[in-house]
Amino acid sequence: MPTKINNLNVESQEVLITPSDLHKEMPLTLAARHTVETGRETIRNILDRKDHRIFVVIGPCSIHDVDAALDYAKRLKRLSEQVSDTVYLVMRVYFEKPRTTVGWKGLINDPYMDDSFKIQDGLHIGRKLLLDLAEMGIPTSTEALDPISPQYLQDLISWSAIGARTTESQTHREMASGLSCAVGFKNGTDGGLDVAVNALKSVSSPHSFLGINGEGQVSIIKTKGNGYGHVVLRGGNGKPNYDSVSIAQCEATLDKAKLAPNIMVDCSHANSNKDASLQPLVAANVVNQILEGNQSIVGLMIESHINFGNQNIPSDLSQLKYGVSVTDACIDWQTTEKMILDMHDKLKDILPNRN
Ligand SMILES: O=C[C@H](O)[C@H](O)COP(=O)(O)O
Ligand SMILES: C=C(OP(=O)(O)O)C(=O)O
Repeated sequence: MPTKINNLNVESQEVLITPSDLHKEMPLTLAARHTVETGRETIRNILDRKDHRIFVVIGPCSIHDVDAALDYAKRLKRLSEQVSDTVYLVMRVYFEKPRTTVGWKGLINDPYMDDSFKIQDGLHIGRKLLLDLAEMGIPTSTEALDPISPQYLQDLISWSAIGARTTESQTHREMASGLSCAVGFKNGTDGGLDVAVNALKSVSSPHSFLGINGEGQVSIIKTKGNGYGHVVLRGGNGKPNYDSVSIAQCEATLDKAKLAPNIMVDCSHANSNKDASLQPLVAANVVNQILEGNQSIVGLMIESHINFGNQNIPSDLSQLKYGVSVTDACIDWQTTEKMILDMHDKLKDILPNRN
């Protein structure tokens, strides 16, 4: 009897609903389609300088509680209306978390946060939330981490990130080259910009790679290349990179590589030394750079939730604190509102005359 040669480390396999069946169960409504089309177009126009505003990707580090996400979204919608002439708000709806080692990998992977890994439920819950948000008129963003999940969810997304841990990955560059929205590439976790610049060169090119189609069949995916890649500065190696010198260095690097001078600053992660309460200071610094004539900063990212901080996932989930992140710490709603209103007040006169 020959010994087993395959799947030695695989415990089980389970066939999932196909992307097209999930779409049939939860189709894109007209109102949702309008939100996504408007969201994507607005961001493209900001990157092309046809729209004078800046866009701000803002919201929880990760979504674990759909009710809290909807509560946050209602607040964001009201705030959005107050600042929409200057700042275009895009909600962070992050379902897939890249972990430095191990940990909860997000709502799609483990929606009940109990290691039951009900991915089929995660896809349903995630799509339903994205649909509800799109119907409310809220443009959404996510981290495109898993190369299969875009088939299920990306029709509802207006902006995507490729994270610091995957910017150098060919798989993620290939995937991003086929995404229908603009994509921000983070600098590496060590603060290095080269990986993001190389990613931008790669993502704008056509690629052919293995993927799945709507019917779930393994397919050769041929992409045309995505012309709307840009860099996201998030700091690294214990050092921030949002200061005017780092921004000037980034501009020079983009110029040398003949890439569009489009920079987003992530106010969180290493740019705030992982201290969420420092995010308003980072944002204020970036806003001042724009006031002083910077032309390349087109967007910001902010990790914000209803309540401040973060919490470990308790074994008894009834102990979870409402509206508090279970991944990175976030600023609370009051601080969020003040930060965005301040940004609006400072930028409202200058942005229309920026370029
Ligand atoms: O933004 C989220 C986190 O910084 C990222 O997922 C890494 O988290 P970890 O270092 O806690 O695993
Ligand atoms: C994981 C994230 O960021 P980074 O890739 O910069 O660590 C994030 O924005 O959720």
